[in-house]
Amino acid sequence: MGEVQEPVLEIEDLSVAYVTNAGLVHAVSDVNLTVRRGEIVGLVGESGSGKSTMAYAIMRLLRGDAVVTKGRVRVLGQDVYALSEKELRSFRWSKMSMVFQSAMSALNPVMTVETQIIDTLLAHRPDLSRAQARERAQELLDLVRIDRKHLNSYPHELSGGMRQRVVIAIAIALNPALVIMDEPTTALDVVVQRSILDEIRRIQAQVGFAILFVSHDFSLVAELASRVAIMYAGRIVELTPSHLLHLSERHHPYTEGLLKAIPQLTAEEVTIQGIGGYPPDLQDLPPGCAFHPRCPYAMDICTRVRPAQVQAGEKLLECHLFQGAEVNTHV
Ligand SMILES: Nc1ncnc2c1ncn2[C@@H]1O[C@H](COP(=O)(O)OP(=O)(O)OP(=O)(O)O)[C@@H](O)[C@H]1O
Repeated sequence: MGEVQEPVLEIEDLSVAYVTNAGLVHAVSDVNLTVRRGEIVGLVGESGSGKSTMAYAIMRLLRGDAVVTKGRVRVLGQDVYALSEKELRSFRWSKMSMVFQSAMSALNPVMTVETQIIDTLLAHRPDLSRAQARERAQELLDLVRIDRKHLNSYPHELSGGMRQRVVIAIAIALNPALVIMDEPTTALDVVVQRSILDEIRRIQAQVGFAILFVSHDFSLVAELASRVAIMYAGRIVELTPSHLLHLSERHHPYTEGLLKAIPQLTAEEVTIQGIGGYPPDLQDLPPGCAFHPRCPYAMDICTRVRPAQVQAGEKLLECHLFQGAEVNTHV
């Protein structure tokens, strides 16, 4: 690895809850995470673990019923929650942007590709002439490898994969330092999914923005990202370099469960071992470690005391099995 790059995203002690009639749903709890310039970090976890809530919280796009109860989000050193609404509008897309799961809902069905890209550019860069914006729109289509003739196409005239490429082109139009991708390939079939991933990797290497890549697909994230954050019940229970993500390494028992759940192809059969039990109720989290009711290694202390974050080699973990490893003070 080369020199350490400056952080583009710093999440400190972030907690987010949804306010419901039945009480608070603790969707994200005490999250710490740093993403550095040009880095790809994956965020994985089962459905409902809080991944999307975290992504929206970073973008300050949470809906009205969600509140940041604690912590801070900084992008390029700027506290995202300290910006005025006006400042936020120009900060989004120019410094940080997001690729959503559904390209169809991200694109305007009654506007051509060219108009959508140009409008995004001009909304943030009023200094650009229309001709300059058009030129940039062409460059962006070249970058995502879509024929320029599609500048005049409407979203419904494009395939799902092409639409997602257009969404990526719009997300990177203003050269943001950070792009959050929330399940960007989930709606696509496996072959198209693969080509979009290759495309993301290629463009990222060429342009150099950092990516926080959110997905429930563990093997896909491990392949794309250099580090992976594993989320369970709103907490990052493990943060590990992806090259260490295999069963011969010691992991958080939840990570171990996810690794065992990846289909293993042997000569005779495909074996999958799921994780028993269900994720906890986020309104009524179990005491101690939230994973203890499902954990095959649970000890008495796990039912009572929430584990502190510890550093074990290159990994950060929240698990009593690793207590005694060096206590982490810096993420
Ligand atoms: N508006 C809401 N009101 C109450 N609870 C909510 C609301 N939106 C989400 N939640 C809850 O917050 C938790 C985290 O949801 P979130 O969508 O962030 O998880 P996720 O890991 O992204 O899941 P998925 O992969 O299914 O999108 C879930 O338990 C969900 O039920």
